[in-house]
Amino acid sequence: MGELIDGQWHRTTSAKLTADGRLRRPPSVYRNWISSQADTPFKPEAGRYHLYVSLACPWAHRTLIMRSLKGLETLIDISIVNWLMGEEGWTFEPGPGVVPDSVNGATRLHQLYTLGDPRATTRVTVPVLWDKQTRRIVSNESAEIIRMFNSAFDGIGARAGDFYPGELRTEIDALNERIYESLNNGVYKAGFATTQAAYEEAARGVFETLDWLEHRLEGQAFLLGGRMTEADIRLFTTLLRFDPVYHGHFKCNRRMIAGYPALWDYTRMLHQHPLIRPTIAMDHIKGHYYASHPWINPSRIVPLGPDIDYDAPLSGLRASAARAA
Ligand SMILES: N[C@@H](CCC(=O)N[C@@H](CS)C(=O)NCC(=O)O)C(=O)O
Repeated sequence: MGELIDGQWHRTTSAKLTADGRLRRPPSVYRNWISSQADTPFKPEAGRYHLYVSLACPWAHRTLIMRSLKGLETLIDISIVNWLMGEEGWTFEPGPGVVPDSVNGATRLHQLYTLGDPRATTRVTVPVLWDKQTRRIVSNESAEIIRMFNSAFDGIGARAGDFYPGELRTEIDALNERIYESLNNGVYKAGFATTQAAYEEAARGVFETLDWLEHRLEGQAFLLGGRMTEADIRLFTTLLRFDPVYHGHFKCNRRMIAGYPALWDYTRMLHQHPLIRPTIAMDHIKGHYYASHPWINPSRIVPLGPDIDYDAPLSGLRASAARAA
């Protein structure tokens, strides 16, 4: 692992990730927006933008799911990093599922950051949305990339569908905030904690939120009722990784998702969705976490289990929601 300081790559240790035993996640640095408004240099155009992702990363996975749901494959192409994040950070070392950087020929993701900004001082994260025209990063914040994908390309051939509808925005924002703090990022806070107190605080928050979500999903197919929204996409990428990775590697092991009837049914429904399933690569997910954090798993051994049947049939409620989707 490492970071860019004034355009130079510096290797860093895991100690840089925490302060006072607690995970610190620095805010994303590149925060431009694609829109057709007159005052933005980033207009929606077919073939202009390129998305760099890791199939392992839950934040990058959000952007891949939105790209698929909105049918943006022909408008925005992608590169996929190797699942191992080592001393050079994310790389395009050949490996199963790796798609090299056809746009800039980078072999390391940090080269892309300095190409757009030669004096960059930042962590080098996925996802990255790149503009081929101005040759710089539009955004490296997944929450904002999915909002752009949801609507910015609607006038130039995106598939219909609104996952952030006006009338639900306040509720979606509130759900996102709670789920981000205590669950999406909460599992990382538990896994990267270096004191017992920081770990317990984060792990308790994870399971409080899972209990609350279980209750919410008992009588409705999706978080907001009968339709899929952005909040579901953001929750799903964490639930998918929970039993195979966070339960063991991040010590979030009070319960498994498979032990919560509604959450488990909901996770399978989204996994089985024909536009979401092709975005899932469990070999990248397990390989990345267990091998890229040697201070948590020094042997880098990837466990075989747990055996999980994501194709098991859905409940009546979610079977009909899936048919309607
Ligand atoms: N806020 C960012 C976070 C992205 C992020 O932290 N990605 C991780 C992979 S899961 C990463 O690239 N980490 C590399 C690093 O921190 O050095 C987003 O949601 O887009």
